Amino acid sequence: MYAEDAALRFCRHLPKLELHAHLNGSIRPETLRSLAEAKGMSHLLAPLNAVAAKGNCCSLEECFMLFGIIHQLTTDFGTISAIASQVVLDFAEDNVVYLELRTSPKSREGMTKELYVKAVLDGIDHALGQLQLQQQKGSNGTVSSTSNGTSGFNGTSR
Ligand SMILES: CNc1ncnc2c1ncn2[C@@H]1O[C@H](COP(=O)(O)O)[C@@H](O)[C@H]1O
Repeated sequence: MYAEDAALRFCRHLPKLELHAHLNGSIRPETLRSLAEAKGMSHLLAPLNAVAAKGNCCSLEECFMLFGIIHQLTTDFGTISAIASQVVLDFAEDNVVYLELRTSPKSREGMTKELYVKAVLDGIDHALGQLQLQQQKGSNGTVSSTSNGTSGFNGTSR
């Protein structure tokens, strides 16, 4: 157990390049559950919980079944923007220093493909702003004079 924890900490701390992360495949399970509750779609909780309970052992079919649910939950600008922000922050937390986040723009009622892209960019901007603030604040809360403010991912670590 201890060795596993140490290995996990070591892997988390390693600087990483993520070359192909799907936005919709990177959403936290608890975020999906919160969205289902907030949107009054509690019938989606059972399948979400069933897959989450299996951890990393669910089948490919079960994993891909989730995307149908995810697409029902990610239909508005605010949700897509918040998810994009959270995903970027989660990768930064894992010390991903370079991230290629991909997603297919989807048009739905009240959401054009252009708005979808804007929502994703809005979320990424928000996350980069947060990371920049974290960088500027030292561990004691002081502002660092060395930050150039452009690479929000550099230097993020646990
Ligand atoms: C390890 N993660 C993954 N592996 C394989 N396929 C994935 C995936 N995450 C998502 N998809 C597939 O790509 C479609 C578009 O999602 P994005 O708009 O790009 O986020 C999803 O509907 C799913 O079919």
